[in-house]
Amino acid sequence: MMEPPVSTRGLSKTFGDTVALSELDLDVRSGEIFGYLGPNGAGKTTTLRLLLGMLKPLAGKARILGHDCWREQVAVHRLVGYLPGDPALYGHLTGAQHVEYFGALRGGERHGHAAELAQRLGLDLRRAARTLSRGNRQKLGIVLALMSRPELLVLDEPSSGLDPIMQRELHGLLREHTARGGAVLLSSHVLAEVQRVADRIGILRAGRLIAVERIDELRSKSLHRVSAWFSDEVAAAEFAGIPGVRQLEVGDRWLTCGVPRSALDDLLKRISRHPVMDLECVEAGLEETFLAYYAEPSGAQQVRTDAT
Ligand SMILES: Nc1ncnc2c1ncn2[C@@H]1O[C@H](COP(=O)(O)OP(=O)(O)OP(=O)(O)O)[C@@H](O)[C@H]1O
Repeated sequence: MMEPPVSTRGLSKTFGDTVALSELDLDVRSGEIFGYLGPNGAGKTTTLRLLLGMLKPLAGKARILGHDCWREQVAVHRLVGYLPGDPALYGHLTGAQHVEYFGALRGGERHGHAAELAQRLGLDLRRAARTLSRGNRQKLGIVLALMSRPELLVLDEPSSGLDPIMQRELHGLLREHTARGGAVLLSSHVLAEVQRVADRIGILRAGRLIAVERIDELRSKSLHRVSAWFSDEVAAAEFAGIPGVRQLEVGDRWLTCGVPRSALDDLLKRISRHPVMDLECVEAGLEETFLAYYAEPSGAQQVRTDAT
């Protein structure tokens, strides 16, 4: 089988006593957008910097498009479109001059696509970088990362500073990229945003990859939040032991819980043994579903490290 565009095994990094990344095994495949999620300080940027050869790993291996990220970092830089968290721009240069400069660094005629990208993102390439707003600086960073049509895009929080319309435009560009067979590794701390564009997500917490999941699988596990109010008293024991039911709370005349679709029928049958005064059933967002599965340490039993 061909090696995936991004492949790491046992990749680890420390800064003094801080373990920034611990034994990361990660594959990002051709044709997919992989959302790399984690709270602030989880180790996302450290991972991306290791992949770009900007940091030396303490242990383990990282390969991109067949090259060792640390030993062959020049080759890796030529092949990857990288958007750092805070794009390094030259204040006095215009967008067009950045395109020329970075295009030349990447080997000449590899930026024909830039004007079209700028137009789609609504960015004026004639303006000096120092006069650009935060969102427009981000757009210029995106143009520079995508303009050479690299096979792999590595994007650190690409939507930050973009309004919802521009986020959608960016997602469209990323979809076009994967439709051509390209791959995307995209870091973010916001699941709600990543779920709109990613095919798979990986969750990093305190330097450890605790879960990898296909978005559609996560959706199929999606919880419903059920609340019921009764006109007589109910007992908690009547609702205990339904597989998959979470956060069950039962009062004298009410109950509330999170329920996967598979357990809805069982729960509703038990509820209907009592006179029901009111019932509410709403599908929880992925964020809530996700937290229910992975937030507590006990969620570790559910963790899959290689969703297929
Ligand atoms: N150059 C450095 N020197 C010392 N510690 C560092 C350095 N870079 C990162 N760290 C530490 O490593 C850990 C992981 O940081 P990292 O920046 O990779 O997290 P992150 O997931 O990208 O967070 P954020 O979303 O805030 O950017 C943190 O505890 C951070 O303080």
